[in-house]
Amino acid sequence: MTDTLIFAIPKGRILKEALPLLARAGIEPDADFHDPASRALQFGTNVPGLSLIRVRAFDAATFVAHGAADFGIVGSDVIDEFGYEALYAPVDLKIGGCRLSVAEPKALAEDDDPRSWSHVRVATKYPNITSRHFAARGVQAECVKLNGAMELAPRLGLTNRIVDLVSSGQTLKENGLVEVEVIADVSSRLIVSRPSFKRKAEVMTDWLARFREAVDA
Ligand SMILES: Nc1ncnc2c1ncn2[C@@H]1O[C@H](COP(=O)(O)OP(=O)(O)OP(=O)(O)O)[C@@H](O)[C@H]1O
Ligand SMILES: O=P(O)(O)OC[C@H]1O[C@H](OP(=O)(O)OP(=O)(O)O)[C@H](O)[C@@H]1O
Repeated sequence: MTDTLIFAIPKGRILKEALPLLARAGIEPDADFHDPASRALQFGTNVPGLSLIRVRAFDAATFVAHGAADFGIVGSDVIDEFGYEALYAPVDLKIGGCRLSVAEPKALAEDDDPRSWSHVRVATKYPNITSRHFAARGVQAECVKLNGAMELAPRLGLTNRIVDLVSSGQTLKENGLVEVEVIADVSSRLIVSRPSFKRKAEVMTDWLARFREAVDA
């Protein structure tokens, strides 16, 4: 019997880079996946028994961690923020490269040293990573959770500082902010549900090999 498999793919900015990688691994979504008018959330593929779900980045990790999807793609930022034990992230896909950084207004940064902080208040989508990062050097982090547009927080007086993803630096620049500390380098990973991997070891081992080859191709 063929194992049925569900692959979770984030619908945001990773998607564009992930599709060529999926194609190199041998997975092509059905045409409705590319139809902007379609409201479907689960899609067939050219691989019998393999379907794709298109979900928000954080939710891709949740579906896989709970075994509702067998495997998928997410950023290492999301993996680190959740810290799900049931998630196994065996392949660095070398896409979605960026970094998670602390940033603050340019004027504040002119006379500031992050090493001197004992307390910091930040707006972020990553309260767990942020708290862990600062706690490791004895700094208490007060995190205000936002889901996007973190860069607005200093200007509007919500927090002086932010912890957010940076790649080109354009978003920080356009909002008068500068990076003062890098917390982590980020790239997208293939994630696998440990329970699924145990149940479907043969077919999933084969997929891991295909993804490793697709990364190197
Ligand atoms: N500027 C960036 N450059 C490269 N990769 C990024 C960048 N921003 C985010 N990423 C990666 O893409 C992932 C998804 O980010 P994206 O911005 O598409 O999601 P989002 O829109 O914030 O999430 P959601 O769909 O939940 O609203 C992040 O978890 C990160 O790994
Ligand atoms: O350094 P840059 O190249 O400017 O990229 C950084 C921006 O990219 C991400 O946001 P995204 O565009 O994904 O939107 P979001 O606010 O929905 O997270 C991140 O949250 C920054 O805002």
